[in-house]
Amino acid sequence: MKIFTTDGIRRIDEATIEAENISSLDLMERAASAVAYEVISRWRPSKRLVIFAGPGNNGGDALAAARMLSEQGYRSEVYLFNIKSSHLSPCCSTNKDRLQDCPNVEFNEVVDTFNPPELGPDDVVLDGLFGSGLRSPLKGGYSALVQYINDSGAYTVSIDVPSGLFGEWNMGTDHRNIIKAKLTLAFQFKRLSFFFAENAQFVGEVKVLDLDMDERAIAQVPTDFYLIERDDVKAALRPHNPFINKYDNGTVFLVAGSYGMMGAAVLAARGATRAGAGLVTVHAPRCGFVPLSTAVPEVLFEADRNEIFTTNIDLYHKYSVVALGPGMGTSDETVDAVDTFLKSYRQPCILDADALNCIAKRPILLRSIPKGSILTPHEAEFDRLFDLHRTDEERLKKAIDVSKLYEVTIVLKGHYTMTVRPDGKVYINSSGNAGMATAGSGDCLTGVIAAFIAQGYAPDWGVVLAVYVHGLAGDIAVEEQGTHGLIAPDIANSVGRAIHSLVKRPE
Ligand SMILES: NC(=O)C1=CN([C@@H]2O[C@H](COP(=O)(O)OP(=O)(O)OC[C@H]3O[C@@H](n4cnc5c(N)ncnc54)[C@H](OP(=O)(O)O)[C@@H]3O)[C@@H](O)[C@H]2O)[C@@H](O)CC1
Ligand SMILES: Nc1ncnc2c1ncn2[C@@H]1O[C@H](COP(=O)(O)OP(=O)(O)O)[C@@H](O)[C@H]1O
Ligand SMILES: [K+]
Repeated sequence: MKIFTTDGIRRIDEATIEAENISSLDLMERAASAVAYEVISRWRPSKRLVIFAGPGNNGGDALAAARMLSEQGYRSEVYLFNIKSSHLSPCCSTNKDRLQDCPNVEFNEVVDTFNPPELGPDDVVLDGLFGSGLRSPLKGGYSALVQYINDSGAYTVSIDVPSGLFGEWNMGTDHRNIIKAKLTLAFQFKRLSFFFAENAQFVGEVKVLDLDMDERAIAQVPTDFYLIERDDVKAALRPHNPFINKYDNGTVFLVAGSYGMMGAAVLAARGATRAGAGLVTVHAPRCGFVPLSTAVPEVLFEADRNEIFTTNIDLYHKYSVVALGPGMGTSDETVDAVDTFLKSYRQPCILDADALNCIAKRPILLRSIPKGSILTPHEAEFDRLFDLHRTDEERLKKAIDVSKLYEVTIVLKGHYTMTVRPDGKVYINSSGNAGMATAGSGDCLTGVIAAFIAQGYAPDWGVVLAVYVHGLAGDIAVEEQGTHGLIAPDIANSVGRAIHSLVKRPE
C-alpha cells in the first residue's frame, strides 16, 4: 500500500472530485458520514460528545459529522474556532449553516474569547481542529486549547490526523502542541508520521476510513513510501520447482559468533536454513565448532584461525551471498578482519550487528562497503555509525541520505522496520510484534535476508520480503508463547511456517 505525502493526498482528493464529477462538499459528506458511523458504532447517544472544529475543511468534517450524529439522536456541544471572524473555508462555512437548525446541537462560534467547557474522562472529544492543511506548529490560543484537551483525560477521537501533527515530518514541533488522540480516524490512508515511535502517543489506535478515492489517481500519484502487507509478499513469493536441487536454492556464507556469543551464529544460521537457503556455511572461531554442530547440524562449519574471535575472513569458495556480523564481537583483530574483507570483497554483502559496530570503530570503512550491500542496524547500531538521533523521524531522514551517499540499502529495525533504498524508496514493514524485542531476533533476520537473496530474489526487493517473513514468523510464534515468553529460537523455527502460509501452491 502506498503511503502518500500530504501533497499527494490533496492530488488524489482533487482527482476523485474530478473523476466522479462531485463537489468537495460531497466528498466531505462521505468523510463525515464515515466519522459519524465510527462514533455511533462505539458510543450510545447518551454519551457526552464535545466537538471542536477548526476554520478549514477538517473543521467542516467535524460540523458535518455533528449534523449527522444529531440526526441519529446524539447530542453534542460544538465549538467552531473562527478567530476574529477571519475566514472559514467554503465547505466549513456551508456546514456551519447546515448545522444551525439541527436539534440536539449546542453550537458555539469562538470569535475572540473562549470559555472552555468542563471536560473529564467520561466525555468523548471529537477533534476536527486541523488536518492536512496545518501550515506551522500550533501556538498561542490553539496551543492552550490542545493542552487543555490533552489534560482533560477525555477520550479524544481525531478526524484524519491528530490536530497539530504534520503528516510527514514533525521535527521542531513542541509535543505539547499536538492532540493526543486515543483513536485517529484517518481518511483513506495512514500518514508517514504515524509510523514513528515518538508519535504513537498522539495517534493512538488508527482506523483507516475508506472514502472510495479514485483508484487511477491512487495508482498514478507517485510516492517514495510504501507499507508492506501480506498480499504484497504473497504475490512475490515463488513456489519451489519440484526438480530443484540445493544449489539452486543458493549458498550462504555467514561470518558470525565469538566466544560467549555463539548463540547469535546459531540463530542466524537457523534463520537462513528455515528460510530456504540450499547450503549454509558458518565461519566462526574454533570454539564455535561444538555448539554449532550440535545446535544446527544442518550447516557447515568453517574454522577461523583464532580460538575465540574471528581474525581471517577468507572466501575459499564462491557463495551466493555473504553476511557478516551476528555475535562477532569487536576486538581489534576482528575489526582488522572486517577491514581487510571490505577492501577486497567487491560483491554486495549483508552487514549486521558487530560488523556494523566494527565499522563504527573505524568509520573510514564506510567508504569501503561494496555498493548494493545491505546494512541492518537497530537504532543504537545506526546511531553508533551515523551520530546520535533523538527520534525515528531524524533517523529515517539520515538513513535516506546515507543510503544514497554510500549506495547501500539500510534496514532500520524497530516496531515498524523501514527498509531504505538508495533510490529514496522506503518500505515500511507491517508484520511483527513487541515479543520480538528479545535478544537474538535480529540475528535470525540476518539469516532470513541472506536466504532470500541466495535463492535469487533481487536483493532490493528480497530484503523487503525477508523482513516481512521474519515479522510474520514472530507473529506465528507469539500465538503460542505470548509476547513475554517469545524467544529468538521460536522466531527462527517459525520462519518455515511463515513462508509456507504465504507461498501460493502450484495449481
Ligand atoms: N480536500 C478534500 O476534498 C477533503 C478534505 N477533507 C478534510 O479536509 C482536511 C484538510 O482541510 P484543509 O486543507 O482546509 O486544512 P485544515 O487542516 O482544515 O486547516 C486549514 C485551516 O487551518 C488554518 N491553519 C493552518 N495552520 C494553522 C496554524 N498553525 N495556526 C492557526 N491556523 C492554522 C488555515 O489558515 P490559513 O493558512 O488559511 O490562514 C486554514 O483556515 C483534511 O485533513 C480532511 O479532514 C475531507 O473532508 C475529505 C475531502
Ligand atoms: N516492538 C517490536 N515490534 C516489532 N518488532 C520488533 C520489536 N522490537 C524488536 N523487533 C524486531 O526484532 C528484531 C530485533 O533486532 P535486534 O535489535 O538486532 O536484535 P538482536 O541484536 O538481539 O539480534 C528486529 O527485526 C526488530 O524489527
Ligand atoms: K484533526
